[in-house]
Amino acid sequence: MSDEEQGCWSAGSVWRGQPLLSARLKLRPLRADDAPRLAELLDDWEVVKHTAAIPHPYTLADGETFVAAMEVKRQIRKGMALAMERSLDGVVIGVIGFGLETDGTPELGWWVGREYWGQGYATEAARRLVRHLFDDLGYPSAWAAAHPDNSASRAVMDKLGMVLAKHQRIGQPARGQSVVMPVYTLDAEDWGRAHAARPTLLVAAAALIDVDGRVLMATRPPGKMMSGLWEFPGGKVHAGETPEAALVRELDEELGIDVRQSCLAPLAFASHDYDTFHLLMPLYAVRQWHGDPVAREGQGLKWVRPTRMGDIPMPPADIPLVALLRDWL
Ligand SMILES: Nc1nc2c([nH]c(=O)n2[C@@H]2O[C@H](COP(=O)(O)OP(=O)(O)OP(=O)(O)O)[C@@H](O)[C@H]2O)c(=O)[nH]1
Repeated sequence: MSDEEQGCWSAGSVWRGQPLLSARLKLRPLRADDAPRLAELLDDWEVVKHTAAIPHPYTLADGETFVAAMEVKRQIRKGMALAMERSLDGVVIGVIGFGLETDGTPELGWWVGREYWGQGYATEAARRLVRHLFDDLGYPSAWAAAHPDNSASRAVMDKLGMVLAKHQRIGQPARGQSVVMPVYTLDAEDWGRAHAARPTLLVAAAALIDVDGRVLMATRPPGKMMSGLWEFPGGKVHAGETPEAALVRELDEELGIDVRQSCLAPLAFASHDYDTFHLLMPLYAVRQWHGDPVAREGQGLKWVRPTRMGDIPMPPADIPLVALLRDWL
């Protein structure tokens, strides 16, 4: 039996092509078939004007050349470009990556297609990549430079906890010029201290199981983090509440069903490190309740066979629970 079948997992690494999951994104190495999408998103002066090496106008051939060059870099472990693929719909919205050219310290870089600005995607991707670079790959620091007019990138660096180290003249070969830019650095120890201060969130969730062995899944409502992804009904455990009492309350509030605490059978738990909190989520199996579940909070609802759960986009914390449910039901 493989490690994975026995419940073990290895950290893996982007060097080996392993994707990184964040709340809403899958970060995975660029592929040849991403080139048309890169050409679509990057043929936009507003997106590329502050970058150093992205040509303008940008053609399909530019996309193909870039993807091929980054694949060589990944193989010789000199750098990496990861597509930011939205888990909800598989749409590529931008690219994040790092290079090791200067002194072996990762230099971070990213861009996001204009349609997707202002939604926190760059910060989410950068947080996830930095965690991988420090926690899994063991780099002691990382750095990034931002064009002086690029306030959006500087805001991302601030949120990551990067600090201004110096100003340096940096070439922008695609613009035929060089610019004095602020250079920001992030120290792994400082980042580790800040990351360790994130809260642990206790959330109770239910796998409601019908007579056909299907499980009720609900979409996260619009406006909430990870909206549109399919999750198990449930919610945060309030101060002074037990997880069971919280779940009875949540199932009433969200679905209008009446469940007795004695009908909640502990089944499994998710323990997942989101970048801004650690989620601990007991999952209870529920086979008996009163009332028909109705979407009281604008969420979508559907009954899903455990064998089909892998086909619907879910929060990353829930993915390990799918295999457990499949084996158990
Ligand atoms: N209920 C539920 N929450 C989940 C699942 N997976 C998962 O990562 N979570 C996370 O656990 C937290 C649940 O909190 P919640 O549903 O009570 O709260 P919320 O974010 O909707 O906001 P709220 O404070 O307005 O209720 C969210 O951050 C949610 O993304 C799941 O399968 N079910």
